Amino acid sequence: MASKLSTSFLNPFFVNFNSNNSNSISNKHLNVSLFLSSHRFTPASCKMRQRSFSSQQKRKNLKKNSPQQPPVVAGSVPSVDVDSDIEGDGDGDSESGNDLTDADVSINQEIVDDVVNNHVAIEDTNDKDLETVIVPELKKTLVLNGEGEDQVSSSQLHYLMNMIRNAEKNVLLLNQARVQALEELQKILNDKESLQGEINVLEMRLAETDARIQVATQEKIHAELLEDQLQKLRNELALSGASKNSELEMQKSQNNVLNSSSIHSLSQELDSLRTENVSLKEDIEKLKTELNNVKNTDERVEMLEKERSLLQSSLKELESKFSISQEDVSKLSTLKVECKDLYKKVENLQGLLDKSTKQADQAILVLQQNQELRNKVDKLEESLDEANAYKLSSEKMQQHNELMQQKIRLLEERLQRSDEEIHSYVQLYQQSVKEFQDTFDILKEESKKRALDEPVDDMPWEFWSHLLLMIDGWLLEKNISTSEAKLLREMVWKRDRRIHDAYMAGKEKNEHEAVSTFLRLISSTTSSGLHIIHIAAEMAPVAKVGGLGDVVTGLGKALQKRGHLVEIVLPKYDCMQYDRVVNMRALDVVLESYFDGRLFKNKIWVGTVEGLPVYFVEPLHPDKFFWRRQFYGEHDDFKRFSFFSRAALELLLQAGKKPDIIHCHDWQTAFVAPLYWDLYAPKGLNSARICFTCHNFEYQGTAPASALASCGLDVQQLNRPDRMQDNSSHDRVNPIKGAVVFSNIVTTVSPSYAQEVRTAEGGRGLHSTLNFHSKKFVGILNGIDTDAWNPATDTTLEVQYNANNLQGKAENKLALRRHLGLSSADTRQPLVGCITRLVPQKGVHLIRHAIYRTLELGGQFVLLGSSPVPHIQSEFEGIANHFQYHEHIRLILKYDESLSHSIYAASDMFIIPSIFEPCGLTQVHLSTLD
Ligand SMILES: Nc1ncnc2c1ncn2[C@@H]1O[C@H](COP(=O)(O)OP(=O)(O)O)[C@@H](O)[C@H]1O
Repeated sequence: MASKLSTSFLNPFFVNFNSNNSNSISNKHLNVSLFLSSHRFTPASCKMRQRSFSSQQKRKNLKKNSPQQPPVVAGSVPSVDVDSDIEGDGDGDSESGNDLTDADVSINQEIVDDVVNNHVAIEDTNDKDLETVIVPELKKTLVLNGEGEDQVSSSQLHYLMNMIRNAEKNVLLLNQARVQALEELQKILNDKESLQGEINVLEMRLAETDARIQVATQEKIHAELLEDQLQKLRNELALSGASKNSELEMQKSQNNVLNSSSIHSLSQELDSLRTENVSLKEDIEKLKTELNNVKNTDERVEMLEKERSLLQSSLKELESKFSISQEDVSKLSTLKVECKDLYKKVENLQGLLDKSTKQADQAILVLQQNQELRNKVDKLEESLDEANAYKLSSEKMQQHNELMQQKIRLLEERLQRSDEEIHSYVQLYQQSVKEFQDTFDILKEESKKRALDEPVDDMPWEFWSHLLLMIDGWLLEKNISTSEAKLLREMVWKRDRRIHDAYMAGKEKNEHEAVSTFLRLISSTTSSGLHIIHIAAEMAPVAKVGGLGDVVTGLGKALQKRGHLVEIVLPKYDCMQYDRVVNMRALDVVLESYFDGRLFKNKIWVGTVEGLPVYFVEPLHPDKFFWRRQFYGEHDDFKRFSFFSRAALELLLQAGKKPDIIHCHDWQTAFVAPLYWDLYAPKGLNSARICFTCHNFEYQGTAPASALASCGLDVQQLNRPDRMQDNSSHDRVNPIKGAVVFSNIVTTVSPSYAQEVRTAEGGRGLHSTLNFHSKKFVGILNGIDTDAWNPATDTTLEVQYNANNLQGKAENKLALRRHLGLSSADTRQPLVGCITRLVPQKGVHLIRHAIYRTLELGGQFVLLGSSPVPHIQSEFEGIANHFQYHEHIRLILKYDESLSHSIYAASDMFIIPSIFEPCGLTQVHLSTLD
């Protein structure tokens, strides 16, 4: 039973809850052990208490209650601090078994009373009730733990604690029962002892009485013999009286004397015997009663003996239980140690449980959030599906609308422009008519005046001196500024007719009006426009590789139209389209510029391109930098363009130009920015602010840092992370980065591209630099030169056409087909066009695929493009050769500005499969054709 208990106690998950008896008894054992450990005593020295129950009755009660003793219920627990007992059981446990001493024994009567009272209270408790209260909860806990394996829940811990408490309380009760039993045993022994004494007295008295009875019996026999003798004597006496009367009388008298004396003595003796007999009889009666008493005593002794043997057996039983209890106590101590371990483990597990509960809570939260998100996603997907369906239709509508709107906008713009143009023509016409009229009037008046006055050249010096003094007076009186005075003086010196006429016109007016008239003369010579100089590697159409060329020309022309003085500085490439340069001539100057530690001569050419003044720099360097029959792709491009950048600035310095803006483009002229601030601003070319436009961050022109020294830049100063040092390779310099750092404003070719390049994926390593300089970085969408890209006015086309008359487009298509040797059999056969640089960015693999796919689908394909990448160029040359005489496919692998216009104008469809696109001028060109 005890071993069962210990197993159960060690592992709360294996408690045999179906056996109430074993559980109750085990708990009782535990209670006794615990009580002993708290209040040590020996049974022999217990102070016994007289109790109203008979020992037998108590034993019966004990027997009746013990097996079903329930665990102590809350409220019926004795006022023993169980927790403190548990905590303080260390040494006490070892002493609490068989080593109890007398000194330890004095039992606190109050405790005994409490125990007794509680014992009585506990007897009333219904075991079944307890089972229903405790067992189902524990069973529930067990089920939970069966799933959770070795995790202990807080409720299990709680039940474990309750079990321990119950066990300890039961031990206390068992202890109490044992004390009672010992008390009763002691009383029985005492009773037995006193009874034994009584028995001994009675036995002695019995022996005495026996002896007396023996004496009395002998005396009775003797008295009976005497009576017999007396009778005989009486009989003899009667016989001798009759016959021998005298003798006899004599004898009788003698005998009488004899007899009377003996009778007297006999009767005395008899009397005494009788009294003795009476007293003996009384004694015998007494003895009989005593004997009866003794018999009763014997029966009682017998009963006591029986009781004693019963008590002894129960004592043995109790002792065996006690020894079991002792074992239990020792086991309990080990159990306690194990229990402590268990507590620690339970605490750890509790900690883990708390953690895992928190994690589980979090996981549940996350799951809930996931679920919510899932639901949202589902809803979104649903609405997305709906939206997609809706979008498809609306997108088409939108695209159509957008196209329509674009067309409307373009038409409106064109309309506005043509209105403006017509208006300006009308104005010009009106103005010229008016001017003519005015001039005519003036001439008429002049002829009249001349008739009256002296001609200007004939005006006396006094007149001109008078004007000079008048101007100086206005200056001193602060009516005009120094510069205005200077300009007016110059006019006077030159005896300019206009100042003469102005004077004559205002002669009659007041001074204020006269000053205004004079100032109007010089206002036409002062301009509000800016002086902008582009230093670039491309300019359409003379030196164009891609969009950069278009922008330089288009932007230049647009700025020029707005009243700004725009000049372009270009390298003089041998492969330029010289026929597009108007009035090209070499200046009779030699411009020297620094490179590689010495000065190199440069020849400067001038000419106009698309109405813009252009300076062409021809370096007279032995490496013949721009005599390579191509614009880019040379091994020494870094050298070529760093040389050109410095030479261009030298030209501006030598020419004494004071530009407001120097605009440089892409990596090829990015050197201008650091060169300007480090070298040329200190030399006096300091009027300008630098604008740098990057048309494609794909091309950064990095080179070993030492290469920077050739153009005179300080490598040590510039090869720094905050200056020109390349962000990915620290021994290289990056011209684009240098321009971003050194320019006053940095632009790129569209707002969306400006956003893209500020990300790690799009910035090609420069995103951090651009983000650092974000305040001066802006994306401005490219425009195109609508004079050059307008099919209605484009003279390169076979036939001009516009959106209202697409017949011209068909004619251009026919002309192109003929020009390229393509079949014109089917006018409705779609012509797919593609004009591009053949570089990976433009999706060359998709272009290649499109050629074959177009053929498959029955279309015609025209490709105009060239590649700086040799293997791409040779691959497309292979395709071109393959389709050399094909009636539906033509590849023209060169740059041809004029042909590009024809292809844009003739194509029904266009393919632009760019992988990424900073702006995409091809797309913008196409927008003008719809
Ligand atoms: N082989 C070619 N011949 C004539 N023009 C070309 C040729 N290849 C490209 N172009 C022109 O170059 C410009 C390309 O500009 P864009 O589309 O912005 O691309 P990118 O500047 O990257 O080359 C367009 O005006 C296009 O018509």
